[in-house]
Amino acid sequence: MTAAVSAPSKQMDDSKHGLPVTIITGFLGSGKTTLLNHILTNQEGVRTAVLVNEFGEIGIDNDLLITTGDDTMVELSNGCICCTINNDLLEAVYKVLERKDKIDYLVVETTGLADPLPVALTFLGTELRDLTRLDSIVTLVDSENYSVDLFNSQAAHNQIAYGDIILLNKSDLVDEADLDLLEVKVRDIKEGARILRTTQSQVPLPLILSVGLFESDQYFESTADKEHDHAEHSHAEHDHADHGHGEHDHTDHSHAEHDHSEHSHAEHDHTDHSHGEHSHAEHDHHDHANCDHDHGHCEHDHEHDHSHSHLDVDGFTSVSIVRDQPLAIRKFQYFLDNKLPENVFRAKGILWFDESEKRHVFHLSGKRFSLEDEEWNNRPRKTQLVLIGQNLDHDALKAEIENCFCVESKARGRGFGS
Ligand SMILES: Nc1nc2c(ncn2[C@@H]2O[C@H](COP(=O)(O)OP(=O)(O)OP(=O)(O)O)[C@@H](O)[C@H]2O)c(=O)[nH]1
Repeated sequence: MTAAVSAPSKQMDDSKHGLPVTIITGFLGSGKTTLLNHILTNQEGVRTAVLVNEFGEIGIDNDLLITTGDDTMVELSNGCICCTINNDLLEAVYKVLERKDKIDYLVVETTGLADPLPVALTFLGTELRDLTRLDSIVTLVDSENYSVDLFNSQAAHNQIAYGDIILLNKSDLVDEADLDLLEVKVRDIKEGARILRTTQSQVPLPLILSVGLFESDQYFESTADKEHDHAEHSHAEHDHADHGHGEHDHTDHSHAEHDHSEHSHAEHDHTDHSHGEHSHAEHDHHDHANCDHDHGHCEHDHEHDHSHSHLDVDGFTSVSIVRDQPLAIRKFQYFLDNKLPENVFRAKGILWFDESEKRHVFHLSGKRFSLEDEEWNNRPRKTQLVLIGQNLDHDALKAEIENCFCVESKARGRGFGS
């Protein structure tokens, strides 16, 4: 089976020539960047370009991605990917296509709040159609933090509904029975998807890349249905609800098998600190002003929205802090344990602690946070932190974090005559 399942053979020929594209989607903190790193580390002999779109004003993923050679990654401007769809994404893809050193594969990571459909339509509904071949949409699911409540977000729903391959990631954090239940829920939304269980997004690459699972005609017709014919309407020729993804023969492409080496993540389960359960029940996703997810493209011109800092997608906004100053470790710990509002769903940062020589990569998803040590390796020391959640009190949150900064101890005592 190829991407052009029920399309004429000319398309099948075309599909062999276009740059293959995989879209990685999934809710906040589900493991998309981890998957990208896995791909970049293990894609032997395949030159992969990566486009990342981030929610939040500062680009942290940029620093968290393993770079394999210069210029591997073109970062999109931050913000809602719906808005960049007809401008930045298209432009970024062209930049990749125009490169002299030939790129073999393109991977696009959407923000955790993005609906993958408009991204897919960029490849299908523009002149990119002849230059690229959408191979598959891979959806990451955070098996621990997944909750039906997340589906108050249309984007979160569509991430699963449009996923060709769905990875139930973080399977190390839940037991088998919960994974079985989760799989049933996911299948309810997306019948026929290839569902795999992963830890640290470790999946054999041949299962997710160059698989030809994406069926483009399904999208054109479902979008056309919505835009031109809102009445109940069934296509005589294609039954799109029930397209069966058959098994694929992966013997003919050359992706390296993944590395099974153990990860040494310093994970901490902070279920006992003061975060309550997160509830997404309150917000009304039809009410958000930015994107019309139902139509698969941006209805508005958001030029202005990009510039103000509280971009709102499905009620989620972000607070970002960048400072050339260290945090006092105890104060930050106190903040995490006692002051972090429970409506912060996701945070990530590169942290400089006054007490430490290391560069600390900080992640929070749901109630769990982790802090990993790395070397600074000549990179300038600074503290970067993004927090994402619903109904955030931006000023209060900023003030709490500002409180955690201190004067660098090396700098202390340098003033006034010392
Ligand atoms: N325990 C556990 N942690 C994981 C797993 N996969 C990823 N993580 C951790 O989860 C956190 C979030 O992972 P990311 O890959 O940054 O998630 P993301 O989807 O890119 O996040 P956003 O960019 O915010 O949407 C990081 O601390 C990862 O190390 C897993 O399978 N098990």
